[in-house]
Amino acid sequence: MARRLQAMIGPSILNSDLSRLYEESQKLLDNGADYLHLDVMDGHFVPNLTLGHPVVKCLRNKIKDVFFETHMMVSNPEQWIAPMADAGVNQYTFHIEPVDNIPELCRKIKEYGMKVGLAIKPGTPVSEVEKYISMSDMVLIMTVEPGFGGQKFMENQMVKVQYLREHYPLLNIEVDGGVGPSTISCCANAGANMIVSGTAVIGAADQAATIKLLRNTVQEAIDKL
Ligand SMILES: O=C(CO)[C@@H](O)[C@H](O)COP(=O)(O)O
Ligand SMILES: [Fe+2]
Repeated sequence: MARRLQAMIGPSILNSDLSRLYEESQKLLDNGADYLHLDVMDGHFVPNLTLGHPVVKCLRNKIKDVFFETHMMVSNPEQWIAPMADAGVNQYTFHIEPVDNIPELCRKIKEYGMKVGLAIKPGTPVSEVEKYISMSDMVLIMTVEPGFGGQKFMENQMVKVQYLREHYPLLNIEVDGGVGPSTISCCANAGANMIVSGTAVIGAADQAATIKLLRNTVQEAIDKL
């Protein structure tokens, strides 16, 4: 059977009550999340700090069979490959902007048994990431400037998603930043299939209904491709 794109919702726990990281994560999973998107920031690549591999490892000890993606907003992504692999991360998504040798990094991430995600900031042209698609499992198009949750969705980034979907029909394309019920159609129609949503899901009165709405909107658009 031919491979088929799947709609997947990966909530970001960045804006949740981080003193209850496990409970908040488990709640998201119980409410239908397909994977967890863990935002790692180093206070250098972005002007904020979040969590690192020790916290990811503790979370993994409590949540065994769920796909963990770490979104590495760090200046030296090479440094954290081994610790994140050891922490039980499934996909290591890094920003290509500060990296000199992207193929080498992709190779190393795979060597450590993780999938490769390539992320670009809003100001980075899609052509910069296109060169490396064959070495990756997913491309992340940021729809806010990385660093903080709760920002406004940048609709002008959809041209990148459209371009990638048109040229790479089976590529996993993720969007991240300001995505929720009011912006999901835009992402879905452009061709994104992996959806990160932070504030909109965490703050939803009905988390399960919100996750379902996001997934159904994306799956319907994919089925029309
Ligand atoms: O990587 C980031 C921010 O840098 C994201 O994962 C956001 O934290 C998602 O949160 P919302 O924009 O959906 O609130
Ligand atoms: Fe993120």
